[in-house]
Amino acid sequence: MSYNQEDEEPFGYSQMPVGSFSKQLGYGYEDDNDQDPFPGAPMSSDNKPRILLMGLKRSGKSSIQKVVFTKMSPNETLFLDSTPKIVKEDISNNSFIQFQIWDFPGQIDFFDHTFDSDTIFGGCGALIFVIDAQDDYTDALIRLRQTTTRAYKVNPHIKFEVFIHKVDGLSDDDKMDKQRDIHQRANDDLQEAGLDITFSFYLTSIYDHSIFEAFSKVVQKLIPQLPTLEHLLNILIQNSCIEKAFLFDVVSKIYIATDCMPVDMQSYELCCDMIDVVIDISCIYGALEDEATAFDNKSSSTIKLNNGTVLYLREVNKCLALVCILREENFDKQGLIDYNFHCFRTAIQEVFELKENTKQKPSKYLNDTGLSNGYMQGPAT
Ligand SMILES: Nc1nc2c(ncn2[C@@H]2O[C@H](COP(=O)(O)OP(=O)(O)OP(=O)(O)O)[C@@H](O)[C@H]2O)c(=O)[nH]1
Repeated sequence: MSYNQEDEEPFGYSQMPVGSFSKQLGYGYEDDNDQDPFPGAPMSSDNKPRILLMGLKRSGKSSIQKVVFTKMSPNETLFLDSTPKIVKEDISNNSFIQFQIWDFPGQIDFFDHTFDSDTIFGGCGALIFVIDAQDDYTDALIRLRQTTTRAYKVNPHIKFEVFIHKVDGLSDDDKMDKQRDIHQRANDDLQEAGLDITFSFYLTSIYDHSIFEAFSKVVQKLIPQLPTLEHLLNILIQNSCIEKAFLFDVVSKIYIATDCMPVDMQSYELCCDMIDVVIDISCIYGALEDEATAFDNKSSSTIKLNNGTVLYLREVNKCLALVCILREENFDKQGLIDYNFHCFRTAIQEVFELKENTKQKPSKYLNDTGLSNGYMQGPAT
């Protein structure tokens, strides 16, 4: 591991080397005919799933994009200028998660002749509509209806996601009331417009991890391999006495998959914080002069909490980390966990190689559905 002392962002988007990962796992640009980062997901013209951020002016669209993908601190967003035109951000050069985000100006006019619905909605995987929950949202709901009607006509496969945003200023009761009200009114509007759409609603704020969690769920829907990844995580936790496991994209701290146990916000926050700690410590103490990453195949960490819980992090590849939460007494069997982790890691690699190898025989880790066939070891009884 190393950290170039001249770099201001040791692990930021600008320096993160990911090219080798894509090639190794067949997840990116092997050759000109293979530019499909999420095989099967809806693609834009340049073959990357596109996520649109829409909503009224000052609802928080640019802040969300900056906080999640450029590590801007939430307080700095107070000084963001209004977005005058569509800003297209390419996430693909920086992380395992490869897509484009289009941040729209709040005052966009659908009836303007320059607004090309076919191009904008045609290659779109997900449309995130941001509603400012601290403001009157009547106009926002009207705009949501206009937007979805227009988008659905062009592309009925878009996933419609509604972020009820800026909930940091609201009490728990208020949050629930607003969510219920927005949910009800948005769905009534859909029925009235005769649209066969299902909205997913999220309560979000840039001042806590809720925005990362919501974005994780949006991104997961664009990963066709998700059921396989979840199945592998389930096998891993069942055979290793692990309580919860997340597969993280290390740069964005978006989790691309987790097991079937419910996600509680506190566990997710703990795992995010662990990634920060590992990267920070690596940057300070793991530096070698001729390398440029703070996260490599030796990256691993164990943190014991004073409530009898252990957090265990292992590198899966250049962009992904597995972070597990387990009881301290179950960590006695670390050899078993490490063995199972090794099987899991191999299976993950094979999931992403599968596209390349569809004509080849399935290997010992994967059966013909692409799922691990139980080579992981369970604890001795
Ligand atoms: N309290 C709170 N304020 C937020 C949150 N997210 C964004 N803001 C604030 O909302 C204001 C507007 O944010 P922007 O990101 O510029 O909004 P926008 O939707 O991109 O605005 P336009 O570009 O004009 O469409 C800023 O002052 C942000 O600091 C949040 O989660 N909570």
